[in-house]
Amino acid sequence: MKLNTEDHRRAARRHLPRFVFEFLDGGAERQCCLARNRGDLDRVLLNPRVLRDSTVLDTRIEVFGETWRRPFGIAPMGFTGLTRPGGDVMLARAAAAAGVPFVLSTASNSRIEAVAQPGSALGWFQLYVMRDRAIAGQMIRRARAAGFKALVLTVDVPVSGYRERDVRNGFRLPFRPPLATLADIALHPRWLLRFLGSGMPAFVNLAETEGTDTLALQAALLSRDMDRSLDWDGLAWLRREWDGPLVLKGVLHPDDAREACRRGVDGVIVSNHGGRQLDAAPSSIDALRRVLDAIEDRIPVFVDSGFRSGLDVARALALGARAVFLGRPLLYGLAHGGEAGAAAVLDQFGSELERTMTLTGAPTVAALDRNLLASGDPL
Ligand SMILES: Cc1cc2nc3c(=O)[nH]c(=O)nc-3n(C[C@H](O)[C@H](O)[C@H](O)COP(=O)(O)O)c2cc1C
Ligand SMILES: CCCCC(=O)C(=O)O
Repeated sequence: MKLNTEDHRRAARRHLPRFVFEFLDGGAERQCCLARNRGDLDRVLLNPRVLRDSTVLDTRIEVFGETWRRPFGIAPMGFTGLTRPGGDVMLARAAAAAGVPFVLSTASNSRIEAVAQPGSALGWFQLYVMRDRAIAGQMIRRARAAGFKALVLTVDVPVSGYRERDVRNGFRLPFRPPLATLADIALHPRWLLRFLGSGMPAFVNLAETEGTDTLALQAALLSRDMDRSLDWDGLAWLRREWDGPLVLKGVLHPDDAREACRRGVDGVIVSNHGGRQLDAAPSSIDALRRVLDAIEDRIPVFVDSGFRSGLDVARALALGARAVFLGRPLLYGLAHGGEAGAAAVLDQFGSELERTMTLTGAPTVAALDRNLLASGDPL
C-alpha cells in the first residue's frame, strides 16, 4: 500500500539499480541542502481557521492565461528514460490527465515533438544553454513549433554540483560502469529487461541538432558542461529567440529576483535544484519568503525543491507562491509504476492538498494566505 511519497520512494529503490536510484534521489556533497529543504518545510506551521464552509473546494489557479486544475506541476528532469523507457511521455500524459503542467527538460530522452502532443496545452520547455548557443536556438524553435507555452531557463547549473554518488557509481557518458555497478544492475533484471530492446537512452534532442558531434555533446550535457559566460545580457538574446512567457529557474537571492523583474522576465522559480547544486544554498522555502518580498507581486513566483506532500504545497501557497513544482516524487512513481505510478503521485498530492485546505478552512487557493501562518513561525 502506498500512502505517501516515502512509500513510493521505497518502491522505486527496490525497482532501480543503485546507480539510477542514487542519481535521481541524491544531492550534492554532504547533502545538507537536501536535508535543509525538508527540515525547513516541516517548521512552517499553519494556524487553522474554523467554522468556514468547505463543502466545495476549488484548487484551480491561472498562470499566463491558462487554467491549472491544481496549483502544482512537474519539474523538468533529465535522463528520465533511465528510470523508465519513454518516461518523459508517461510524465507528460499523467500531467495532462491531471490538468497540471509538465516541464520538458533539455536533457530529456524523448523528442520534443513526441512530448508536445500528449502534454499539449500546459507544456513548458526547460532550456540549458551549452557552449554552442546555436543548439539552444534550435531547441527553442522546435519547442515553439511544437506548441510549448513557456520557456524555463535554468540558471543554477553553470557547472555541475558535486554528486559524489554518481562519480563512485561510474555514471557518466560513455557509460563504463565499474564491476560493483554491473553486478548491481544484474540484480535488477526487471529494470534491465525493459532496456533490452532500446539500449541506454540518449539525449535525443541534442542528437538531432545539426552540425554537432553528438556523442561528445551528450557527454557534455550529462557532465553539465554549460555556457558559463551566460549573464543577464544573455537574456536579451533569449528574448529575441522566444516571444512567449520566459521563466528563470534557480533564483534564490532577492537581488537576482529584482534584476529578473527589471529585465522583463515573466516569472521565477525559487529553487536550489533539489539540493543537487550548491550544498550551502538556503532551503527553497526560506529563500521563497525573501524572493516574494523582493518581487512584490510584480510577476508570479513559483518554487520547487523538497516538496513531498500536498501539505507542503499548501505551506508554500500560504507564503505567497503561485504554484509548486514537484521533482523526485514523480520519478519514484514512474520507477515502480510507469504512467499509472506518476498519476498516483499526482493524485496523492491533490488529495493531501484538499484535506489541508479543509483542515485550515481555506476552500480556495486564494484563501491559503499569510493569515494562516502561525505566529512564531521560526523561519
Ligand atoms: C533526476 C533529476 C534530474 C533533473 N534534471 C533537471 C533538468 O534537466 N533541468 C532542470 O532545470 N532541473 C533538473 N532537475 C531539478 C528539478 O527540476 C527540480 O528543481 C528538483 O528536482 C526539485 O526538487 P525535488 O526533487 O526535491 O522536488 C533534476 C532533478 C532530478 C532529481
Ligand atoms: C542529465 C543532465 C542534467 C540533469 C540535471 O539537471 C540534474 O541531474 O540535476
